[in-house]
Amino acid sequence: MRFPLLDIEELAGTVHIGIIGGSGLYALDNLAVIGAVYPYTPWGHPSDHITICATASGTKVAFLPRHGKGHFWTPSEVPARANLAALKRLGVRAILAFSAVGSLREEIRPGDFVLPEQIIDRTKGIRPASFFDKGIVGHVPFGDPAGVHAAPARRATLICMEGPAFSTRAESHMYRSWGGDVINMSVLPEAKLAREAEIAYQMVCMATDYDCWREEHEAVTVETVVATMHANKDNAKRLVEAVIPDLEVAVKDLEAPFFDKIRGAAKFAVMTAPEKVLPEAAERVRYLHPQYTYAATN
Ligand SMILES: CSC[C@H]1O[C@H](OP(=O)(O)O)[C@H](O)[C@@H]1O
Ligand SMILES: Nc1ncnc2[nH]cnc12
Repeated sequence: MRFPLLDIEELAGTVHIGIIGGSGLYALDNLAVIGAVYPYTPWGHPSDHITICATASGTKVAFLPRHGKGHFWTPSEVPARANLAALKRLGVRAILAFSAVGSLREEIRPGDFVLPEQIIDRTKGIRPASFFDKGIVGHVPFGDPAGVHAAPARRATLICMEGPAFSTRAESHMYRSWGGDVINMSVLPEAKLAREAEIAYQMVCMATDYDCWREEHEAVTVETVVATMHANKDNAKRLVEAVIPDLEVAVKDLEAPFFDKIRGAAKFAVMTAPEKVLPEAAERVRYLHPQYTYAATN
């Protein structure tokens, strides 16, 4: 079902919470829907229409299915820059991003949720991974990719592989030896772009399988992932309902400690001398950060 199409510029700056749905989570039907946006950003259109919902207390929440509703973008093709740019333009300050992941640890069982704090990049350099390019050079800090520390717990590391084929058993063993706890194909460049957009970002990993490191078991298949995700998606929706009240409070004040890791990340990232920033590059980045002056001609 399609909802009334709204103009992103009329909503700009008013939607502070963003939810990205992954494999198996293509709608958030437990929130009231106001309408949808499908903007053309300097990086093209997002994966699909972004649904604008309202919580019980009236806070607006943006929901975007990463692979499109119907799952038509491969993990390598997801237009991540357009996705993050559109969410930023709406005013999103914090994102909860859901993902179906393989477990690399016995104790992380299919059905478990994991909030990873670290990422190891095994993508192959074929995904555009920055807003700063073609006439403007910028490097944001990314030592703490989750941005906000979760409650004290064992710190989980997420491996992001290119795909689309799943890993070999040798790779799966190697990732375990590197300290990987869970694996997907989606957290990058999404998490890096969120940092460049100065949006707090936390991926919620939903374990669907044990990948292929358990020699005596069958290797992961899409069937296994879909079956577990199907059973899991109501838990994902319940989690959104449970955290929204805290998120509503957290996103109110950009000066609060919640935003310490990301505040000013893009302001101080740019290396290019103002007179050398290409006007078209400055114009693109202005869509995200109208308050920063990167170019001499701004
Ligand atoms: C369907 S199995 C592989 C696929 O599932 C995950 O997608 P998402 O992170 O969007 O839930 C994984 O990253 C792969 O893209
Ligand atoms: N085993 C796996 N490897 C990569 N991505 C996944 N998504 C779900 N399970 C996965």
